[in-house]
Amino acid sequence: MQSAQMYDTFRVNSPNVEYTEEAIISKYTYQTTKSAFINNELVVEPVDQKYTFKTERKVPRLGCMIVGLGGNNGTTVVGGVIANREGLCWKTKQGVQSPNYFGSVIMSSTIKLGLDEKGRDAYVPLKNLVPMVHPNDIVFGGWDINNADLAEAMQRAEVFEYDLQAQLIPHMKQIRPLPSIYFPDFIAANQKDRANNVLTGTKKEQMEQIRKDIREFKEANKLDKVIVCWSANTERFSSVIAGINDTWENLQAAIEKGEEEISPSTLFAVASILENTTYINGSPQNTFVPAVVELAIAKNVTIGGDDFKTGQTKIKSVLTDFLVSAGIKPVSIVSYNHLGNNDGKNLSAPQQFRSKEITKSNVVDDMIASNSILYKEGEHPDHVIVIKYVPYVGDSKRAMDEYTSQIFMGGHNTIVLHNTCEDSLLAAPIILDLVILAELSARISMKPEGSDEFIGFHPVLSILSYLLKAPLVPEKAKVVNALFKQRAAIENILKACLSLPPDNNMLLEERL
Ligand SMILES: NC(=O)c1ccc[n+]([C@@H]2O[C@H](COP(=O)([O-])OP(=O)(O)OC[C@H]3O[C@@H](n4cnc5c(N)ncnc54)[C@H](O)[C@@H]3O)[C@@H](O)[C@H]2O)c1
Ligand SMILES: O=P([O-])([O-])O[C@@H]1[C@@H](O)[C@H](O)[C@@H](O)[C@H](O)[C@@H]1O
Repeated sequence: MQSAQMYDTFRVNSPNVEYTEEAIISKYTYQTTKSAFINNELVVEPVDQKYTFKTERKVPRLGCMIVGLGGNNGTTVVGGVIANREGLCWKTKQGVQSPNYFGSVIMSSTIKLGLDEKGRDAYVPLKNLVPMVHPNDIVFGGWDINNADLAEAMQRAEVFEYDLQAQLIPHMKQIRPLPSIYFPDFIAANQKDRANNVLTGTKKEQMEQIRKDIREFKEANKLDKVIVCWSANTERFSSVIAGINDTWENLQAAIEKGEEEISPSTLFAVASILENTTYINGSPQNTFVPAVVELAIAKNVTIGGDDFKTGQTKIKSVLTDFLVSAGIKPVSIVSYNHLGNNDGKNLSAPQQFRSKEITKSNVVDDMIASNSILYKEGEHPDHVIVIKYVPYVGDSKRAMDEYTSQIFMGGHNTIVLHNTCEDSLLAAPIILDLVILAELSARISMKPEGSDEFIGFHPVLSILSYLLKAPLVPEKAKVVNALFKQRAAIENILKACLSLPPDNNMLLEERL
């Protein structure tokens, strides 16, 4: 018998769910466990908390402004969406290829909603769980310090096949990036030649120009909402300096004075937040200095970051979780990668590499901390990150990883991986997922039992963690890096919007 069946549409039949014209209202019991160490033992109690979830059904007309629009990621996202929207198919030596959204967890993954009447697992596309923006409907624009139109930029990127590029050129050549903020000290010196499309004026004036660009883009395209996403070059970390970027009051004054230590990305984030526009940081740098987080919270504007989780790190957040949760002790993780695109060129400079090293290094911390049978307090596996620039391989990133673990009775297990993947083809669907999920999150609110007020997610949107190497979380919240826990969070929150329980995988109906 067929074991699984996919269904495109579904309806939840429950007294706890109400579909009104405007919203899906669901009553949901959030079940958790609370524990306390009392009289020398851990006392554990199950806790039930009742919530009402409200998901607004009207999907807005959405725009996405990419900082670094003319880069490999920028052109790949825009070209990929146009190819999907226009149904462009292209010839390869293996035959005709049609466009898709593979690699997007929203567009191309499924969720199990129990068993159907024939006992088969019933799956639905994740994108159909609640109303979401379709990527084909997103309007793209943005900035780049290089003035190439997107047709030229796409050809420079060498990501898409020749025949697809040829078909995309008429569409892409109409899009030209807006001039951007360029402070040479923040990205590698080897990027200088690209900078022919830059704003001038004081820091304040440049930030105000970005605000104006957002407003004009929204108006010109008749958009309900805009999301800004940084996919420009990796910057060096900014120093967090008392009196400059530690509080919003200080940062505001520092922008007026044009203080050195304010990065382009921080100005973009501030401009977006002041325009009530969600801002996502796809690169590793610390754009979100304390002052920016304070501003986002004060204005209740969503921010998300840091650094798209695409290849090697994504695998690391699966493999380490598997090893540690299997009772196996990783003692050395050595991750090497080389690539030859402009991202790799920028990362060949030590300060920009250092930003990447930081986001790539912290990704196993929570898994190590979860198991003190394996690790003593403060103990950590050796963890080394190397990135090298090899121009010839272009966008085709090569990653080599060696995981050495201690197993039963002092034995060792060494796993070696070699991974070849086109960097920007991995990143583009993640950018779409970030934008779609951030937009959806703004339409979901919750009301705890006994309260009259619906509240939304915290402006520091940690549900995006699945898509990011170093997830930004609200102060005092814990960072979760393990990929399947991050995915389960998305799945279960969306199910809660429909009053459906998390999949507990107990399968009692099949085991008894
Ligand atoms: N591709 C991936 O798998 C991946 C994964 C994680 C993070 N990232 C990050 O995404 C970013 C983009 O990657 P990419 O491969 O597209 O790089 P890229 O170098 O091809 O593109 C970056 C673009 O940003 C532009 N730029 C630089 N500074 C700018 C500024 N201040 N304002 C506007 N534009 C600016 C450059 O001219 C360039 O066109 C990098 O920081 C990279 O580290 C990529
Ligand atoms: O996602 P991942 O493969 O671990 O990490 C990648 C890095 O290893 C690569 O060097 C860099 O250029 C990419 O932007 C990306 O950050």
